[in-house]
Amino acid sequence: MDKATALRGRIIAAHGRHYTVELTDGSVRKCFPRGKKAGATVGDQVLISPQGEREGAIDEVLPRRNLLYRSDDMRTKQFAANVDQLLIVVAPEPLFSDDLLGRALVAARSADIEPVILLNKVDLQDALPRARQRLDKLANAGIPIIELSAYAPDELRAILHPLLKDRCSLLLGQSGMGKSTLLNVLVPDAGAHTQAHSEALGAGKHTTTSTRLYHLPDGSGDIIDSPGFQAFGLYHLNATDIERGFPEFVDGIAHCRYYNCTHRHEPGCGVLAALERGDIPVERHELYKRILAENEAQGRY
Ligand SMILES: Nc1nc2c(ncn2[C@@H]2O[C@H](COP(=O)(O)OP(=O)(O)OP(=O)(O)O)[C@@H](O)[C@H]2O)c(=O)[nH]1
Ligand SMILES: [Zn+2]
Repeated sequence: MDKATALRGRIIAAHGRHYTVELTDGSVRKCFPRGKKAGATVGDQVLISPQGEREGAIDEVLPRRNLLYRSDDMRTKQFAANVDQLLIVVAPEPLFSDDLLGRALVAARSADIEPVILLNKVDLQDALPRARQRLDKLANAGIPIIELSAYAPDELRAILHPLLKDRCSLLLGQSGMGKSTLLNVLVPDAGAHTQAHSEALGAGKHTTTSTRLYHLPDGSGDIIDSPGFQAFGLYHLNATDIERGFPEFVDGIAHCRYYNCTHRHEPGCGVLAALERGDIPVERHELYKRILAENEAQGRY
């Protein structure tokens, strides 16, 4: 690489084999990773060698602050790098999956990214109590939950503005939660980008097909949108990472008799004692055991 001509930029979209890189002067280029080097992701800071007027080669991915990803079976899927917070969109109708939400929270904590849950569609009054009830246990574990409706755009912007300001937020959600609707309120021209891109790929009009970073209109923050998901494997995490995903276990863990307690059947386990007392919700402990068992079945440790 010729350092003299190398330009610095940030990856703002991933399209499979190539990336869109925004340079520090605000211009964008279509860039290809050099050689077989793969693994660059949206949010990455990169050095590129310009090629012609509009293209470039990615020479180097600069060290990341963090990286959020999931792993389903043997495949890993990177969501984004260098993010300040993870916004997980859930809804009462269709009712979000407890399991998927719990997994996203584990992934966030293991990557040192602060999660915030956005409960969308609060206008659906009848379905709302059940969703709130499902979220109670997470609120008790100290995870922030914000209620909103993408159908009340002014209110939505007012609620989210302080949260999004000067930060890079990654937006994640199971399909159907209203993530695209919400994004279109925050970034009014997002739909146009998404649609043009989807059509170019021959995909459905309203399907989010790739991960993309948008600047908020008033220049007060960035938001990364990623495709909706139906699965959230965490095969890349070890037992300690998984345990960290359950903040409500912390007090119990301090009382475990064995330093390498897995909190499933060990005598003198503080987590099981807390579970017994009702201080830890059964579903959360079940999820913990499920993730651990999946990883053990994969022979990860
Ligand atoms: N009642 C109500 N419906 C909403 C709200 N936000 C979105 N919806 C509806 O929920 C449905 C799903 O919204 P989308 O924005 O397409 O959902 P998504 O999460 O992006 O789903 P994928 O595109 O599959 O990833 C649509 O019919 C929206 O109109 C809301 O605040 N209230
Ligand atoms: Zn224990």
